[in-house]
Amino acid sequence: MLKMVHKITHVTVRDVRFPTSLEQHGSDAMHTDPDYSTAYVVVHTDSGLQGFGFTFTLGKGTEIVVCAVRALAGLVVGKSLQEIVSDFRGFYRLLSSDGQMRWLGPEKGVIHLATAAVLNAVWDLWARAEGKPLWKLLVDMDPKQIVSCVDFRYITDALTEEEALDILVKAQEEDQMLKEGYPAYTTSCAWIGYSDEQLKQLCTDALKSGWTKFKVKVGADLEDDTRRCRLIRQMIGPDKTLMIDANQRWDVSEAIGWVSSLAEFKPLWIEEPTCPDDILGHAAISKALAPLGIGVATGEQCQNRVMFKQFLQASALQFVQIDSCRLGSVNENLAVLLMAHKFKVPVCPHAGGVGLCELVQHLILFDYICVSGSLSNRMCEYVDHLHEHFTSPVVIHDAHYMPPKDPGYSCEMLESSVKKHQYPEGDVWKQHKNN
Ligand SMILES: C[C@H](O)[C@@H](O)[C@@H](O)[C@H](O)C(=O)O
Ligand SMILES: [Mg+2]
Repeated sequence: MLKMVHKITHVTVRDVRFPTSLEQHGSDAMHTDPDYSTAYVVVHTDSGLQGFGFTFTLGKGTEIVVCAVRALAGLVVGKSLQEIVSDFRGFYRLLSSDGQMRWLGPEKGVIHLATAAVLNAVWDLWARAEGKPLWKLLVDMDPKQIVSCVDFRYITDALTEEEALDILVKAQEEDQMLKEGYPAYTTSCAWIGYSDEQLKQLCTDALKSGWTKFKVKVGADLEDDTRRCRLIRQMIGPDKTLMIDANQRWDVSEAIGWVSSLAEFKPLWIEEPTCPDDILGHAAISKALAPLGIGVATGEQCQNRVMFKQFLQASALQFVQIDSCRLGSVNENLAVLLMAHKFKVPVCPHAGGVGLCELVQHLILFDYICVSGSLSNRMCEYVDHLHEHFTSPVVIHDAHYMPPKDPGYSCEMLESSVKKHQYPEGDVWKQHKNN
């Protein structure tokens, strides 16, 4: 029970962009000039406690999400944290099912990204009010309360509340996580816009720092992909893990052909081979690539729990990539973690963006401690960009995420960074315009 009510007095949102495209950080076959950005939300309360949250976007798209957050803010102001968490499922529905705004989604696209930003801030507020990091708030929670945060509408044919309760065991392996952390892989050596020289240097450095699992961007040009995959496989040797990511570049048959040509490099998975909405297409690709020992991974642009349900029902993916900012915050991610467990598919969260590593580490720690209890075929993505702008940046030790200790959901950014990168008035953008 919360000691104070924490009534929400107002919500602020800012457009914060980092010019990552200048150096091709984050580039892939479809997003060739990504400026990693956030619609950055602060929920203010009468007690003075604040909750910080955001959703991840790219450059120009941010201003649209900012508008959507402003539209949702009216549903939040005046509510108290106590009221919200005593019926979090109801509050999730209030935001996702507003009679007028749901027309924009429902539960997908810009309005859902905005919902994620607002709810992430509310979860941050809750964890701060309890004085715990978010993963620990979840781990300590009664399973009944966890389940009461999830909206089961549209997924009861795959997972009922009773089944969810049965899955949730009480914290078992917390000590192991505190000691060793959660295993990670890196995407930062091989963005598509990086030169071979850069790739070699970054891979050498990563190997020295203890990384054993690497993701390479593919999909624009088969010759380039073959050369880059060969290079990285030679550098890491036969025993380390390689994954490839096409960011939705291909049609179904093209995907099967292209990935078959890269099979000699033994990728564990092909990520986002085709349109993220094409469940049956992913199923066909999964079936065709299974004999080659290559799985299909997807989720960073999977719209909601209903899509994940169908991907699981259709055996269309072998790795579930939850996203802390694409789905409706912790509430909807809990639904997906529980469904993935029921369907026995490992979860490997997506974190390629600004702040996604900070957030998703909480979810995967909870998954290990209270849901899956397994590390088999599981790892959390890591990218080596922009952590310096957060007040509680991730701690990586020997290629593992070390459990965060500070209260909250690790969403808070340094005020100086926000000011500097706010679009268009921040110094970084004024400078950029003058060049
Ligand atoms: C534009 C972004 O950097 C994406 O390329 C990135 O999220 C990527 O798909 C990933 O898996 O990390
Ligand atoms: Mg990806």
